[in-house]
Amino acid sequence: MSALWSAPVASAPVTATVEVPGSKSVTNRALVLAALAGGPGYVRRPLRSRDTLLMVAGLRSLGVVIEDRGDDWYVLPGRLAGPAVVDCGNAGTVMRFLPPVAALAAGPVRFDGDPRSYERPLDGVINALRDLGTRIDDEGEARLPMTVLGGGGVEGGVVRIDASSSSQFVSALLLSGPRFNLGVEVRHTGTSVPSMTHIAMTVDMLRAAGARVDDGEPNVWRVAPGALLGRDMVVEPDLSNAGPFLAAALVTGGSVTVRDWPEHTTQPGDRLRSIFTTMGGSCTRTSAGLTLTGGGAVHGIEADLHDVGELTPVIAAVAALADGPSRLTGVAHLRLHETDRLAALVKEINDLGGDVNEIDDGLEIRPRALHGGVFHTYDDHRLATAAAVLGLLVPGVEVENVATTAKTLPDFTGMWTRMLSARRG
Ligand SMILES: O=C(O)C1=C[C@@H](OP(=O)(O)O)[C@@H](O)[C@H](O)C1
Ligand SMILES: C=C(OP(=O)(O)O)C(=O)O
Repeated sequence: MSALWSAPVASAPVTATVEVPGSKSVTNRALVLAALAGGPGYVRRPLRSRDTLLMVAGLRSLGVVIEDRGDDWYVLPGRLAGPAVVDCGNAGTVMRFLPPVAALAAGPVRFDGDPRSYERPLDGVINALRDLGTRIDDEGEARLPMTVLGGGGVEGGVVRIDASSSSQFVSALLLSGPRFNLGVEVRHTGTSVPSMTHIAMTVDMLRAAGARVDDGEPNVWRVAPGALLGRDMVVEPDLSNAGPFLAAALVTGGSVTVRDWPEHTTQPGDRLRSIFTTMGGSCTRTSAGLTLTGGGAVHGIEADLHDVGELTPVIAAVAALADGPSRLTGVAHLRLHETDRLAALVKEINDLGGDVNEIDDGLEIRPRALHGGVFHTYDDHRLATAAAVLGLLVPGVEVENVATTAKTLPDFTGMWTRMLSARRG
């Protein structure tokens, strides 16, 4: 078993100000858009974590120049070409966003990743690219590993996909769409698309890069062909990764300020303001950032998290510490994330004495006195950070492989420890 990290207990209400690094989702979109642009650009204050460094490496292998310039990345688009190999790790954004870029390249591009990446759905992207004329060798499996045999361009046009297992299928096709000869029209045909906030992020960022996008019709997105602008893209703090820090204030009755909380954002983490308010906290915005203050009591919640699924683990952790039951719905697709998040949360919280069960599309959580024990993380960064929240109130929580937080937040334990010592300082 990998090393255990003893999650620190909060012996007093947590009072701290934290600076959360950049958003994974914004950084990886900014990199793709910059790589496809007509001229050089900068990604300012990017997140540097496993998922974003995999994106950088993947784009470099396709011929894009990306240089470190102080805190920023300078991106010089080049002629996209194979042969190349892209390691996707377990990054949904890399395994979904880069195949359409590879389809634009001339030459074979091999995609591989962690064992879990073989189980994550990719059919929406593979089938769409095939329908648009790109050859893909996936041995009939519609998943990783696979080779995209790009012909140096994509004709584009109308494509029908079922994106009910991941919004990233839609985002992937839209991000490369301006470079397809006819642009792209993506029509979703299945049950509802999860994580719609992330599609809104894609649309906003495409428009900011000069693309013409029509998202006026439900479940249909049109991107016109045209050049993308090389420009400065400033990355917002990762509001989903702010979740555990805000949760620390909520469950300990303390007060945590997250610096530079954007006033307008498409990040799902912005929903934490209302969710954690319903659960007993209160939020204020000042020039210092967003402050969440715990109200002493933590309440259960009934919440449909379909649009903001990646917040589920941290909300489940808070719910397990609440004074009443919770029901989190709309998140069946979490079974196909970094791990089966529903099964993992049930097993690990219950192993600490909790009372959680799976329903068709989510979790029911009845708070119960918890005890210490090993909390397994299944290579899932958000399981690890959720465990840290539980550990604030439950002595003896030992988090297995906390290093998995490097997927999106490499210094998580350092930040957590500093947050806890700030209240004493
Ligand atoms: O596009 C993105 O940046 C993301 C979209 C969502 O994926 P799903 O639609 O697969 O849930 C989200 O859960 C993931 O963390 C990031
Ligand atoms: C689902 C997630 O990641 P990915 O981008 O790998 O899908 C996540 O970060 O919660």
